[in-house]
Amino acid sequence: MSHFNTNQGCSVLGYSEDSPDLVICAGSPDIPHQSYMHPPDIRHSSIEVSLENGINGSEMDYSPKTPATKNSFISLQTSVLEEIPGATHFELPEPPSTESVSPNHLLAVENSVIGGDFIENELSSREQSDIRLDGDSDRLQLFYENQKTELSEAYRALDEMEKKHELKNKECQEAWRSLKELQNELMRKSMHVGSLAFAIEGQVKEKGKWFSSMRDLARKLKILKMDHIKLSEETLAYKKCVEDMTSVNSIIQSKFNKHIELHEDLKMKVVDGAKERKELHNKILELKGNIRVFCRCRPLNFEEIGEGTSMAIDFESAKDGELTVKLNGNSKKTFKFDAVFSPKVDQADVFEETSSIVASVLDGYNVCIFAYGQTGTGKTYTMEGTEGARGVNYRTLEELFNIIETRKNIYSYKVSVSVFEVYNEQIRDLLIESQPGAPTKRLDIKQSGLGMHHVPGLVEANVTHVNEVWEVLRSGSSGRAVGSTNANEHSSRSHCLHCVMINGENLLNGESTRSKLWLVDLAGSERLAKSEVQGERLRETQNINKSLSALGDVISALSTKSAHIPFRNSKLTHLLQDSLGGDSKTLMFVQISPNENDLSETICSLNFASRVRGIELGPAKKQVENTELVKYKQMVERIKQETKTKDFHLKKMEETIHGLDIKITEKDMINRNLQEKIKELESQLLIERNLARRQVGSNMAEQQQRQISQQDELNSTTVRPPVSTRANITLKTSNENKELTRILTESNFKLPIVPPSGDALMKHVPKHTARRGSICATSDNTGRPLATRRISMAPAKWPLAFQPLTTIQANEMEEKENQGEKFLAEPTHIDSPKKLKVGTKTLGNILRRSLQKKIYSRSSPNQQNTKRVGINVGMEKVRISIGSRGKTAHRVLGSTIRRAARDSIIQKQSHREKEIGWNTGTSVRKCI
Ligand SMILES: Nc1ncnc2c1ncn2[C@@H]1O[C@H](COP(=O)(O)OP(=O)(O)OP(=O)(O)O)[C@@H](O)[C@H]1O
Repeated sequence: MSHFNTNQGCSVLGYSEDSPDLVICAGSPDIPHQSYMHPPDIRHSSIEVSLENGINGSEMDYSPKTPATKNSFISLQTSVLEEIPGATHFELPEPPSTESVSPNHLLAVENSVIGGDFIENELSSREQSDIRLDGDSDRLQLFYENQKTELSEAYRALDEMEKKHELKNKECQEAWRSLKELQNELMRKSMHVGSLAFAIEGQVKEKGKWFSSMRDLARKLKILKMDHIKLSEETLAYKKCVEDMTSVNSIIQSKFNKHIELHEDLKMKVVDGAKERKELHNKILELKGNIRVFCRCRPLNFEEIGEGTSMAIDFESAKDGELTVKLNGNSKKTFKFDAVFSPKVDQADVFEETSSIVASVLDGYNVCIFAYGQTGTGKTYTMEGTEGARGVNYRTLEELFNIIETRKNIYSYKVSVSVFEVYNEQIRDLLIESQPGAPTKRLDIKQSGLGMHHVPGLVEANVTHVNEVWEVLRSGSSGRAVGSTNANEHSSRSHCLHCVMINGENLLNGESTRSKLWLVDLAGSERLAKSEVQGERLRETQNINKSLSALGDVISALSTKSAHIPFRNSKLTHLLQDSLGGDSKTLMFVQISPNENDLSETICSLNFASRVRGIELGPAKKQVENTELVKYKQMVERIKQETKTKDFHLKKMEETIHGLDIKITEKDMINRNLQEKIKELESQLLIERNLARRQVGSNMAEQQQRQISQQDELNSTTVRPPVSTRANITLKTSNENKELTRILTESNFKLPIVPPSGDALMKHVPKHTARRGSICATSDNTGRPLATRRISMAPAKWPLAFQPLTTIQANEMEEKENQGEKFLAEPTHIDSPKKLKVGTKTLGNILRRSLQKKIYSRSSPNQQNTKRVGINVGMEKVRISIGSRGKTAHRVLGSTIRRAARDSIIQKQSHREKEIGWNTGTSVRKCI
């Protein structure tokens, strides 16, 4: 502590060596009740002012003496004494006055000048010398004059010292004012730095949001790209699939068409072939004769053989269908038939000649096979046969099913069998009669609308297999009326008829047929006289002969081509009307006996057979149903329907293909749009990055400009505008921020909340208030939540700049600043986020501490708000957000920090230069 002292009082001016704060003297602009225009009289007062508790000077310490001040006083006294050259001690004479100076007064003055024990010692020694040199008044007078002169000189020196003191005081006041201004300026700058930090943090946050949104967009973009790729692959696969399907469809369609054509061709061929076969077969049959007669002779039975009965039939010429009957004597009568079967011919050989007519039944012709002959000649044997030698009935049906089986792919047949007999001109259903206890029904012959004759109520057994045929035939035969005659022990007393109804359908052309096969075992003809029957048996014989006579009449009528055919003369002919007419095929077995005793009956039978064979039935007529036309029409309708269905399916397929094409086109459009969006987002991302860089750069440039302008202002001591104006300007700046944000939002960038760039904002802010205008959007504008107030934001290093301006402290500060410069220069080389965190953290700590110390002293609402916002600017947050940033963000922030550090260093250097200048001046003055 430096002191300055006079004998009238004590005035202290200096700096505390113990406290880091500045200790100012009275006259500081912040000290109340003092004015630098009227400095205090340092000769009459001693005031020590300390700024240990602040720089406002409101807590000045007026205590006159502290250990520090005492030491300072001694050092100052010593320095004052040293400043008076050649004086180990000096006495201040009483200031010149008009009154005479008494020795005591002089002594008092001397005491007041010199003071203390030294003066007292001087006075005592002087009194001793006065006693010794009493009387030497001249010397005393001279000494007095000299002392007076010295006193006047001392007064002059004191005046000069006072003047110097005033000058010094003024300089100190100037320095204090400058220091105060610098402090204020530093505080403002700190606040501004806080605002800038807040702005940077806001921008970093915004950037962080943008980066996160960009990351999300990039992620979405990746997902969309993957979806796009998948969709493209699916589309390609789908296209390929559609193409394959189309090609397969076309191939199938062409093959299908080919097959249809082939099928139609084959059908036509089959139909033509079948038709041709039918025609040929029919022609063969026609050539053979539509009514054919086979003659079969039974063998002699054991009784006849035993009696030695001779054969009346010569079978020598039987090979050519001729039959020679030995008449009485040597005369012979030859009969010509279609086939003659000797007694040696078995059932199979007989049927072999018969089977050709079976196919005609399935071709739709009515066929009638009947056996005619004398009783006991083997009619039943030929037609029904036995278990071991089945007759024509079974074999015909067997053959029928065999042919059906071979034609099953072309034709569909339904076979039903009715078995009935005409007994005494009564129709008896043998399938019902065979059932025990079954009621006898009276059946009659009816003619349908189509001219067909049928027996309503007759049981028709549907037969699907040949195995069922035998059962049906046997059950029918079991119910037949059988009696014993002279000729036959088991003579059939009725005409047994098997009516086989066949409904055929051509699967290729839909042609359907309904034909009948009559298998008739006629009752045996015999002469009444020979049979010697009576009663019921006679009546049976009469009915049998009557019906056979009617058959003969019909045959005669047919042979003579009579206009009237007496079919209705008997039940038998009536039933066989459809099969004995000109449009049917008939096969007659004429059964004869070889016994010469039966020669007359044999001749009768052969004559009858010959007449039958002579009948020309004409071409047979195919029994095509009249409903055929309707069926054809139905077939045509069905084909049309099928064609329509196919057309519908084709149309549906075409629509499906068209829909698929549309979907593919839509997917292509979506993919194209996605690609465009991706490009747009990428361009936006680029623009955003550039914009963010530009914003940070412009903010830093603006900060530099503001610092330069502040320097200029310091030099020119610009008068700051009132607080209310600054608040308005802040408000205006905030509004301009909004406007700028709105403009940016409406621009193509589509940035939702983007703080305006420093250039754009500062352009609208007056230069002298630019440093007060916050470029950050306020919390109300951005909707950003306010962070909690930090407890401590005291700067650790920067207040060193405000320490006493001694050379040593300045050096220390320089060292620290150099350290800080080194430390702050590091971020310029920061490449990694970790290093960046360290640099950013240091800068943030500096800013926070500076703000805490300087901002708390002010508490205007706007400033509080700003301070709060500034406090919310946590560089740690910035660091955290930076830490999660990408590499580009690091670089941007690193450059920002480098610029900030550089600016801070420049500012500190300017401060240091100024302070060094003051310290130099002070030290020089101290030396003086
Ligand atoms: N070709 C033949 N071979 C062997 N036996 C036969 C032959 N023809 C007929 N017979 C036998 O002659 C006998 C009489 O035959 P069948 O009953 O068939 O005559 P029929 O003409 O039907 O008589 P009816 O008119 O009285 O019924 C039977 O015992 C039968 O076995």
